[in-house]
Amino acid sequence: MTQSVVRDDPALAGSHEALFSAREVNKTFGHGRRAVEAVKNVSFDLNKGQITTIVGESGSGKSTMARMVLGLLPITSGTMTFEDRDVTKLRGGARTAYWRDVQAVFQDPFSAFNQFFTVRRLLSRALRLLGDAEAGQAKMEEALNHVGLSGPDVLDRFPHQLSGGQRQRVMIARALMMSPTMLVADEATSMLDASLRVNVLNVLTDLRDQLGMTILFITHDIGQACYLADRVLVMEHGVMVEQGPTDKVIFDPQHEYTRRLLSDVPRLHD
Ligand SMILES: Nc1ncnc2c1ncn2[C@@H]1O[C@H](COP(=O)(O)OP(=O)(O)OP(=O)(O)O)[C@@H](O)[C@H]1O
Repeated sequence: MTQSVVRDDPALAGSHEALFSAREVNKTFGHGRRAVEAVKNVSFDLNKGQITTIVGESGSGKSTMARMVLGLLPITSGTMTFEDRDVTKLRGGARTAYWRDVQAVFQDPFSAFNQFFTVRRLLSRALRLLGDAEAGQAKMEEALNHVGLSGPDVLDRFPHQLSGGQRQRVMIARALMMSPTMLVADEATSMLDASLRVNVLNVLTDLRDQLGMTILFITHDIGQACYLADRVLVMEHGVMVEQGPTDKVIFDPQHEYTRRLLSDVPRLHD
């Protein structure tokens, strides 16, 4: 079995408060000989006001883990808590309440958008879901400001009048209107080119710094993980092989899989 390395300094343990905790979480798809163990005995914390990234290659179980954190996929075994409440098996109203606290931004800012909707219409629908249509324009503009899309004309644009990075920032603004405590971004930048990607990553660090947002960022790219994260969790074949503060993981990786991922990003060692 693959060794799991936890890099936290015991002297610092407890200096950050966990908002979300997963303990010994497993996910198996299918049964018998066709069973796929996508996530194996994974434990980690998401600390308040920090950006944590899960990094790993395709098929390592990152998205499965993200969907379980979001309550979109039942776990096979283990426990998950949010603000010390058990969120392992949420249903009905409790699940809806959880989805206000925990918002998601996914990979594809193109398909998430109805091409015939203006930004105003997209965001108004989100406000209606909140039962908060009254707050209207002011709330939409506030959310757009947070993602660096100011100016009233943005509200009247259609998707094709926005760049990919702008569309992704609109999706982040939409999530922000719910006033979440935590944001889960699953490969939210992987369809963007390099300059737009940095732009969206900077929006996420601003949300952490200005709003104290807790963010879980999922990526296959350890370069992005290092650029953004306070803590890095590395997954290989469903196992969390290494986790710890970003500096420790990138400058002194203990697991050979982490070293291999890092060797693909030569710039980091310059
Ligand atoms: N609904 C499902 N049914 C069966 N197997 C699944 C299902 N979803 C995921 N898997 C399997 O679980 C494993 C982990 O998949 P997952 O999508 O979580 O990986 P990932 O690291 O997010 O990869 P990628 O970056 O390619 O999305 C893979 O072997 C995948 O084939």
